[in-house]
Amino acid sequence: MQIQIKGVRVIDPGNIEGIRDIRIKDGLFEAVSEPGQLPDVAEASQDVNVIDGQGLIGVPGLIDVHVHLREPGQEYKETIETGLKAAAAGGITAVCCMPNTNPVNDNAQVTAFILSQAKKVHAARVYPVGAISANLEGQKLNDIADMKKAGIWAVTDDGMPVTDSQLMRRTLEYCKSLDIPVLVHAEDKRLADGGAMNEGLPATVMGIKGIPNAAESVMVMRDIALAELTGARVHFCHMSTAQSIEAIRAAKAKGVRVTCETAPHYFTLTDADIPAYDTNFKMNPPLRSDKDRAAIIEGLADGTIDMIATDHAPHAEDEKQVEFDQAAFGIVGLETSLGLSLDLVTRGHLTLIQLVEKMAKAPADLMGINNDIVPGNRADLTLIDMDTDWIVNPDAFVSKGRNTPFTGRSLKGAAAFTIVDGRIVYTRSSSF
Ligand SMILES: NC(=O)N[C@@H](CC(=O)O)C(=O)O
Ligand SMILES: [Zn+2]
Ligand SMILES: [Zn+2]
Repeated sequence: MQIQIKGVRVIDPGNIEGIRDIRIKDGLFEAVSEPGQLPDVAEASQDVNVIDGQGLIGVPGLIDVHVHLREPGQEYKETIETGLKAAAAGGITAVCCMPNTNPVNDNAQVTAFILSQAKKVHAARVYPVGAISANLEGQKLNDIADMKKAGIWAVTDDGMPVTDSQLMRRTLEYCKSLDIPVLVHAEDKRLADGGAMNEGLPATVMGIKGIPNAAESVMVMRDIALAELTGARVHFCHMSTAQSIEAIRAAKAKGVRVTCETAPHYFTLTDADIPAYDTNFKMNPPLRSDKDRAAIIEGLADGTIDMIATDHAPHAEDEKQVEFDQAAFGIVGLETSLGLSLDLVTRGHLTLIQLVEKMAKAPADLMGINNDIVPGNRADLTLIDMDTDWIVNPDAFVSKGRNTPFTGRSLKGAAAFTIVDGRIVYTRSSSF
C-alpha cells in the first residue's frame, strides 16, 4: 500500500516545521517534499491512498511509554489486541507495556509471547518492559540480559516499588552495563499506609485514608541518589507531586541522568475534583492538590518533565463498583491522552512543538529509536485534527476498560489518521 498526504502541516521538532507533501511506500517514508513537488498521484499506481492534509497536523507517531495491556492473564480487563487498537484510536503508534501481567513478564518466554501476540494485530506497535524482580516480589533479580535479547528495552516493577535499596542499586548497576533504563514506580508503601486518595481536606471530608506526597517524593529522592551513585539511567513514572518535580529539576541541573513522565490526569484534575466516592477517580499515585497540579504544568513547560504517558490501567466494572478503599487503582488513558494534552496548548502552557516533544520525541529518545519524518525511516505518523470538538464517551472506547474520570468532558482535537509501518491503522469517522 502507498499513501500520499498532500499539503499537511508537519511538526517534527528539530527536523521539519512547515507544509509538506508526504509519500509513504513499503512501510517507509519515501519522500517528504515542499508542496507540489511530488508527481501527481494520477501518474502513480492505483493502490495509492490519497489523504488531503489540509487542516491537519502531521507529527511523528505518538509513543506512550507507560501502558498496562493486561495480557497474559487478565484478558477480561484488556488484551494486547484491544489495547493496541485503543492506542491507534488515540493517535498513538507505539506503546510500552508494563510487566505486571499474570504471569509477570519476568522472563524471556513472556516477552516473546507478548511480541508474537502483537504481531497478529494491525494497530500500534508494542515495546515490552521487563520486570526487575521475580514475580515483582522485590527479592530476586531477574535475568534481564536474557529478556533484553528477547526484546525488552527497559525494566520496572511498576505497580510495586523496589523497597530494598540494595536490590535497586544492583538493578541500576546491572542495567547500566546493559545500557537500558530503569523505570521507577516511586512509592514508599509504609508511608502510603494503605491510603486510597491524596492526603488532604477532600480525603478528610470523605473519611478516606490519605496518601501523603512524601510517599512518592522520598523514593524519587532515593533513586536520584542511586542514579548519581551508579551512573545508570533512571526514569520516573507517573510523577504527581510538586516535591518530586523540584527534586528532579535539581538532579538534572547537577547532571544526574534522570528523566520522568507525568500523565494527563495529573495536569488536568485534583483531589478536589473527585465526586463523592467515585472510583473512576482512583489511581496510584492519587490525584493531588491544585498546588501539585500547577507544579506539574510548570515542570512540563520548563522541561523538567520530559514526556507525557498515560499509565493506561484498565479494570473491569466489578473491580471499580465497590467501596472506594476496596476499588482497584487505575484509569484508562489511551483514547483521551491526546485531547487532554492538546488542552495544554489551547491554554498556552505549552507550544505545539513542545507537546510533540513530550508525546513523540522524548519517548523515542528514552527508548533509543529514531522517529524523524525523513525518507528511509519507517512510516509511523499521526495526523491530528486540531479543530474537532468531541465529548468523552467510554461506551465508544475501543479499549475494554471504561474506567475514566473524563466521561462527558468536552475535548478539542483528536487523531484523524494513525499510520503505523506505512499502513493506516485508524481513521476517525465523521460520526464523532
Ligand atoms: N496506576 C495504577 O493506578 N495502577 C496500575 C499500576 C501502576 O501503574 O502503579 C495498574 O496496573 O493497575
Ligand atoms: Zn506505577
Ligand atoms: Zn503503571
